[in-house]
Amino acid sequence: MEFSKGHGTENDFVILPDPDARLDLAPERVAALCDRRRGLGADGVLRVARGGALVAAGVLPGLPEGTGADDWFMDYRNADGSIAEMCGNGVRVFAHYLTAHRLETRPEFVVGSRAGGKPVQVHAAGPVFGDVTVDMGVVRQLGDSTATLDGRVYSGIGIDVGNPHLACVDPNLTEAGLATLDLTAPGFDPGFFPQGVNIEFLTPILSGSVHMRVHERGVGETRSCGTGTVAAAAAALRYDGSDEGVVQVRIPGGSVDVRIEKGRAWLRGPSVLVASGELGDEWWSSLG
Ligand SMILES: N[C@@H](CCC[C@H](N)C(=O)O)C(=O)O
Repeated sequence: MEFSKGHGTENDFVILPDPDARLDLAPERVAALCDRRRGLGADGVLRVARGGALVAAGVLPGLPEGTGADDWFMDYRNADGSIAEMCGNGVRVFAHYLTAHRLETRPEFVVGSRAGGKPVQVHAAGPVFGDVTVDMGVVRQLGDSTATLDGRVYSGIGIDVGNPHLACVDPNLTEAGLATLDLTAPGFDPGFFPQGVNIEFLTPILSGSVHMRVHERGVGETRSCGTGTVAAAAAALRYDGSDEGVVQVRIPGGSVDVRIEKGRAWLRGPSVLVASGELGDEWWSSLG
């Protein structure tokens, strides 16, 4: 069984080409694959399938808005095997993979996700290094909530970017202070976020940039989260009293650029295809 491994600002994924949606991605299989000791290790899995095939296989109840049966669909799974609606870094790596593997030849196309079709613009897609912009769509502010870390309460804004986020801008936080936080298990209000939430901690905007760390639902702390950088940019702009602008978001795994205009966001950043190979069939079967 073929796989590739890639990352977007060190948010890493196992990519499984499966155009006809034949693979059984049971949660325990995904969790084993993403385990950094028993498996290949990754923050998530990107199954590369046609939208229509996923519907026919019963993986999707129907085609999400803005996606076609023949579109390539990013069937995203978190490292714990759970399904998430959207993954911003995943879409960048997915589009790079499609282009580098000649499954797509157009510089602009739509990637299907459970949160709808995401138009992408591929600026570069070498065999290893890529650069992709994703039209992330509408950024919806859900209202104020809080996160807790080590007994300290952080004010944040709930933001829906297809998946749920709680972005906490702390005016007292510096890049150095951010690095000392323990993001193992931040607390949040389950009444506000009944489906769980991805939580971002960040500095206010300084010279067009913010520094951010993230705890992802279904994964734990990761070195980057694309939807999280969009939520962070929206929260940082709001903190500055503005609802539009361009923000460079610096995460432990690198940096990305987020543009917010008229309530929509665009995410641009690098993608790296690190390796490809074959999974042991016997190993994969032993997980089922
Ligand atoms: N890393 C992703 C987000 C993946 C999904 C998230 N963990 C969730 O459960 O919503 C990104 O780059 O956006």
